[in-house]
Amino acid sequence: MQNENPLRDLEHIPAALQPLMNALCEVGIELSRTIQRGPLGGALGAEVGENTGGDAQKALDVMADEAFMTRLQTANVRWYASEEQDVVIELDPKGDYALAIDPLDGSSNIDVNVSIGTIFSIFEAKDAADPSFLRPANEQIGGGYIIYGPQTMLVVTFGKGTQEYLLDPDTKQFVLIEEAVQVPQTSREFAINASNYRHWSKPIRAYIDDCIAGDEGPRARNFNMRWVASLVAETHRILTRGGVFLYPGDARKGYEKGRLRMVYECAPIGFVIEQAGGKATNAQDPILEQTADQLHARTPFVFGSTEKVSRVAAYHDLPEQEVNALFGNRGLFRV
Ligand SMILES: O=P(O)(O)OC[C@H]1O[C@](O)(COP(=O)(O)O)[C@@H](O)[C@@H]1O
Ligand SMILES: [Mg+2]
Ligand SMILES: [Mg+2]
Repeated sequence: MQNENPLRDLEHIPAALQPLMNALCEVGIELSRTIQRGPLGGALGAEVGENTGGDAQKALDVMADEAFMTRLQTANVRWYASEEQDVVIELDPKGDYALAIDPLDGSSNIDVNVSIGTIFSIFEAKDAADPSFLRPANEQIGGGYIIYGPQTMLVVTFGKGTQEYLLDPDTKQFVLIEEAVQVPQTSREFAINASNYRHWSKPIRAYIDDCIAGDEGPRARNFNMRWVASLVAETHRILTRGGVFLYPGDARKGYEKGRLRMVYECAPIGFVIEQAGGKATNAQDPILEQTADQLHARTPFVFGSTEKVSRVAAYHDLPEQEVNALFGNRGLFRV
């Protein structure tokens, strides 16, 4: 039985967006249960097709997409843009909002019992489908994610700070637990898929080389590395503990702009992070100032504690001989 009020505490949710948020939470609660039951509910991680981005679609990707699309038909949403759909779908011609969604983020972790999530971005709807989404990310009026982990949580911003809600498994309601999440500014953690090292640009290699060099390098201190391969889980760790996440563009075919998608991954995560006092860029410039040129466009993405994200950008401004220098000889960033 579905709870009438999936969101118990509504004071931070703009009234006009409450039907939409309730709908997202309702589906999030159902998905959380499906994920908890895992193989008891079927082969959730089985490959069932391929999406426009060329990624394999897992059974749970498709189930999640269908569940959100169906429920959002009666939630004042005009345009629905999903990672799992080729084009924007019109749900309710009278709807006021445009919703972009990554219905299931971290698909490679479905079968391994590691945190996965749903990421969403909300704009005011325009009269046409694509222009409702292909606009500067700072025009978002809401953005956030649901993380399905040991706990299920909703983390969301409407431009007035970032709020965190915990799904109470007893009442099946999201309960406000933090009204102004802040990204810790001191941390010694970085997150990057290091198997791509040989494909990275020189500034990214130099930045990571200097982290790995630890107290023997120009940074003169040791760092730790994490890589969950679920963007929601990395975001949640950084909101809790600080640090920096990088998915840069690299030299692999199709990865010139990295892997992550602007409209339904980077824009909303960037909004959440900036509203929590952190910083989000495309490695150099603010992500919220960027505009996707197509629905499934990718972008390099770097976010986390402000000073760390700024430092990554600064490595892109280093003179050539500094970037090329072995870390031991890189003078500019020596502490
Ligand atoms: O496997 P890689 O290249 O490390 O990429 C991991 C990244 O891909 C993603 O899984 C992409 O999202 P989807 O699972 O929604 O396609 C991110 O969650 C994660 O940060
Ligand atoms: Mg994703
Ligand atoms: Mg996905």
